[in-house]
Order: sequence, then structure tokens, then C-alpha cells
Amino acid sequence: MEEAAKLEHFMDWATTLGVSDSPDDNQNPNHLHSPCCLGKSLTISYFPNAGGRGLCAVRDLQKGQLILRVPKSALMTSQTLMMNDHKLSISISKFSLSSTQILTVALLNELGKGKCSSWYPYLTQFPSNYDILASFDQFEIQALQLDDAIWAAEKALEKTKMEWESATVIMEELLFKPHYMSLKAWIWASGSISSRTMHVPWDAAGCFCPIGDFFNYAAPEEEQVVSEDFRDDDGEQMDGISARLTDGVFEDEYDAYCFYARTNYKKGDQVLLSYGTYTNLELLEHYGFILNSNPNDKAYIPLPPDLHSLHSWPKDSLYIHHNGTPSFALLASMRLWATPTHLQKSIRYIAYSGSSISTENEIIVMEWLVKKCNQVLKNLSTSIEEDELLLSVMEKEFESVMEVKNVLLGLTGESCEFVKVNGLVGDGIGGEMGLTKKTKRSLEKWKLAISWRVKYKRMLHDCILYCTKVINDLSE
Ligand SMILES: C[S@@+](CC[C@H](N)C(=O)[O-])C[C@H]1O[C@@H](n2cnc3c(N)ncnc32)[C@H](O)[C@@H]1O
Repeated sequence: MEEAAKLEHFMDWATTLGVSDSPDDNQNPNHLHSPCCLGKSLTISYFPNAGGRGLCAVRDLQKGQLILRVPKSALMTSQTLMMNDHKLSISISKFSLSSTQILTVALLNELGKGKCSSWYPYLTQFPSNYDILASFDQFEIQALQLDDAIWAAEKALEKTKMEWESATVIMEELLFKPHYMSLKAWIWASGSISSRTMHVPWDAAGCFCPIGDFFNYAAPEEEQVVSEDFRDDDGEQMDGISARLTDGVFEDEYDAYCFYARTNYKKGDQVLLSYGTYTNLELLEHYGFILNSNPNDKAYIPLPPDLHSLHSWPKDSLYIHHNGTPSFALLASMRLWATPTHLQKSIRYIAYSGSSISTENEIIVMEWLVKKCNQVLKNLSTSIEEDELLLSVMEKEFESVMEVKNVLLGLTGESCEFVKVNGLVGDGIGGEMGLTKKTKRSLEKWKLAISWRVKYKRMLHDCILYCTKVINDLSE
């Protein structure tokens, strides 16, 4: 079946299960099922630079409006998958697995049933691969360059491997075909769970929510003042339902997953969902993408070792904001650190209030940050300019191995390494030979790693600019 036919089949399936973007109709007892689950509020569309396939408003939507309801019976969870599979539920009950491992096994088990699965129309809509950190190979991991990011990727892969290894016994007992038992299949299922499930109160692994999982992501903005949030465009106070702050939630009252417009949308806009507050590294780890402009992005830098004994802020609150400014806790703790030991006690309250202590103290802090950011940038194997050049070269769709070799060999040490580790050198490889799927995927993940690291470097670069300006202003 081709993609369009599969999508049509899926939409019919979702309609039959009662998924609806005109939820108000369902409250009307005389309501007849719509011929299609979408079309009243939303439609499926493609957004090349904002998540690919997603949902588009077919009419103007108001903030707080209910725009999609997915009944509980249409949610794919460990529970629903086990309900119709006695063998699976018996096996699961015999082993001690985490809730995520159970859902992973149940998903792969269902997938193995192919067209015989009642979830088949839905399963055809899952992506064939994910770019989450656990899917990165050694070359792609090293391309992140920053120790913290490399550590996060190695940890993600190690965790996935451990979960897979400890679940192989149950997959053997369930007589999985070798393909569905492989680490590659496990990474695919983990990627599906980490990037597509929604929170439900009864299962920590969450649920798969047909159609609801077509919403692409928008970062929640910095906390809005509640009084602002609870007023409509005319400044009128909104009622409880229309003023809710969550945009996707399971509601017992409706026995369904309900989605609300997080803002006002014009007809034709992409309707987005906030999956939560994530840095770009976290988005990459769990969802396999990063945002060009992420208000919640953070850069961590090595700090003086004796800093942490001076304050009580958690380590993860000491960072540089996406726009290059130091976080409140970073600035306050550094001010304390830059104060002579015998004065630290008496000025602690000033530092904790977020105020600067003195011109001299402020200059010491800013100069230290400038020096550290410069040091970190200098120790990385490529500069911002080199990364941006590499990214611009990679904008091009490579058609053949020869083209990749022509462009990448001789560009940077890293690009030569890419050609080598992907087996593109050697006799008999070249000419007009097309790129394998594996090489294309590796190019995508390498690009993601470069994009991530360049954004990190930009935050440090902007921090240098910010601190230099403060120093100059104070020195005038
Ligand atoms: C819940 S799915 C959203 C629908 C998805 N586009 C699809 O076709 O099924 C989440 C995935 O969509 C992609 N995505 C969502 N929001 C994105 C964004 N703002 N930019 C880039 N990719 C995004 C990522 O691949 C992510 O893992």
C-alpha cells in the first residue's frame, strides 16, 4: 500500500474509534459520526522546517478551545496491547520489567503481527527511524564535541542497551523473529515511546495517542503572568476551561485525551503542542530534533571548584541562558565567590537577592566568565565559523558517493573521518553510486550534532559579548 492509501486507511480507522476534532458534536445525543475524524478544526499537513508532518488549523482557533478528543479506547497502552494478547500478558507477568520495557516489548510484539494486528493502520504511521541520542554511533556522538553532551549520548545508549539485554529472555519466550529482537528494533521502539507517548496517570510509560501524536512541538514561553494568561484578547477574564494552561491532558470526565489550543491560531497555521520545557540537548535526547531558537536552551561551563561550597543552589541552576546572559544563580554565586572570604558572610544577603555587590566585584565576575567561555571555545576542535561552513555545505542534497567525497574530503579532519567511517573510501566505491540509507541517516545525525554544538558555542559567544558590555559600561 502506498503512503497516501495507508494514511487514508488510518484516518478511517481513527474515525471509527471516535477520534474527533469537533468534540462538541459528541455531546449532542443526535449527533451522527462525522465521515472523517479531522476537518472541522484540524487537518494533516506538511511543515518542512517545523517538524515535517503536523496538524494545521482549518479555521481560526481560540486559545483554550477544545480541538481534539481521542477516546481512551483508541489509546494504545501496555494495558490495551496485553488485553487482547493472552500470551503476551502471561509472559509479562512472569518477568520483572520496568513500565517502559513492558511497553517496548508490547509494541514490538504487536508490530510482529503485521497486518493481523488491530493496531496495524496506526502502526503504519510511525516513522521508520528516529534521531534520538541513543541512535547515535560513535562518530555522531563525538561530533557533539562537548563532554557533557557526549556523556549524555553515551549514557542514553548504554541505558537502552541494558534495557534491551534484560528483556531478551522475554522476547525469546514470545518467539520474536530475529529482526524484532535486535538492538536496532529496540532503539526504534524506545524512540517511538520517548518521542510519541503522552502522559497518563495509570502508566508511567504513557500512552500512544492516534492523531494526538501528530502535533509538533513549540517550546513553552517563559512563564507568563497568570493575570495575563487568564484574559482573552479583549482583556475579558476567561472561565476555568478556556483559561486552562495545559494543552494536552487525559480527562476522566470525558474518558478521553483532550487537546486544547495553547494560543490563538489563524486558519492555515500549524497547531503546536508543548511537550514540556526542554533544552536543545534534552530535545535531541528524547525527541531527536533541536529548535533553531529555543527560549529554554542552556549552556553549562566548568565553574571554579570552590564555588559550590559557598551556596545552596542546585548545580543545574548555574548556567548561561539561550541569549548569553548568566542565570540568576550563576551570577549570584559567582559574586559571592569573587568576594574576599572574610566578607562573604556579611554580603551573602545581597548576593542572594540578586543585586550586584560592587563595581569591582562585578568586573571580576564578568572577566572570569569571559575568560572561561573563551577557554572552552578555544579547546573545541572547530570554531563557530567552521561549523557554519560545514552546515552550509551539508544543506545540499548529496546524490552520489562521488559528490560526498568531492565535497567532504579535504574540507576538515572531521569531514574526512565521516567519509572514512561510512566506508565511502576504497576501490570500487565511488562514481555515480547512490548513498545508502545508512549513510543518509548518518549525515542527518551528524548535521544535528553540528547544529547542536554551534548553538552551544553561540550561547558562549553571546555571553562573552554580554559580559564585555557590562565591563565596558562599568569602566566608563
Ligand atoms: C509527536 S511527534 C510529532 C509528529 C511527527 N512530525 C510525525 O510526523 O509523526 C514528535 C516528533 O516530531 C518531530 N518534531 C516535532 N516538533 C518539531 C519541531 N518543532 N521541529 C522539528 N521536529 C519536530 C520530531 O521528530 C519529534 O520526535
